[in-house]
Amino acid sequence: MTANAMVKAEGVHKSFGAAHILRGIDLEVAPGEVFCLIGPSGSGKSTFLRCINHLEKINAGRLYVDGELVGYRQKGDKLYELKDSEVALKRRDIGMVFQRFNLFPHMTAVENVMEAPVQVKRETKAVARERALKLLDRVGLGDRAGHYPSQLSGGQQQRVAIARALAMEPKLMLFDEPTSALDPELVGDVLDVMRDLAESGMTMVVVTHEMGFAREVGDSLVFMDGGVVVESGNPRDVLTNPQHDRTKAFLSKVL
Ligand SMILES: Nc1ncnc2c1ncn2[C@@H]1O[C@H](COP(=O)(O)OP(=O)(O)OP(=O)(O)O)[C@@H](O)[C@H]1O
Repeated sequence: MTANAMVKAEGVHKSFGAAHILRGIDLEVAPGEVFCLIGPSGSGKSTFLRCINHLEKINAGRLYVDGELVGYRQKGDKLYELKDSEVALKRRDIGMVFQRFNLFPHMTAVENVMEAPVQVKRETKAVARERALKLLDRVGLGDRAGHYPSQLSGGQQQRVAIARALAMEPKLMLFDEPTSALDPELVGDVLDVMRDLAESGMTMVVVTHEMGFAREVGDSLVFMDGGVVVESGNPRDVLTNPQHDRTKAFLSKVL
């Protein structure tokens, strides 16, 4: 393994009952990289993200985040499953942004962003609020801090969700189709925030249908189909000159 990989998957398998969804995923995400995952619906992209973030347990293979096995502690040759409290600690380092923003409806934007640092990290409200306001400013919502989710557009809510994930100061951000639930005119603002985050050096794994974003911002791109990595490489190369028939067939439908 590359010593400093932020995410490393070696032969990762995941099944739900008889449904074998991930069928041996091998990939590596370097620190500071924007790593895009594309592929048809049902190919296992979300499942893979959820495995990275401890929301699903893999059935076989090895998955590492920042050099540490996901879900297990290694002692000598033996592996011990992490306790829930240990998993919770690991998950603090990983921010996740979903297709649906799932903000707390009864809390304002700034309260949503402060919530985890206060509840999970036991920060004082004053410290958490100050950071939350800075983050809202960073995502272009400095003037919306006191608004409730119902008073914000979908794109604004998604930017609050990104600020909320950043409030825990993660070392890795996972994005699961963050713009696919948005009206087209709201997509650009969210992608701009993600571009800004990429430029700041954040390591990002992004499941996306936004091929323009993958091409312009992505450092690496993986095309997944049927639970395997079919093709990977520089996004510009894969998107303009795909080598595999399955990649070509997929891209002919989405580009
Ligand atoms: N908890 C679960 N139990 C059973 N099946 C599941 C579960 N989670 C996912 N699946 C199945 O795994 C397959 C892959 O789903 P996944 O959401 O990972 O695909 P995807 O590539 O992200 O697709 P999409 O682009 O539509 O989000 C689907 O057939 C889905 O029904």
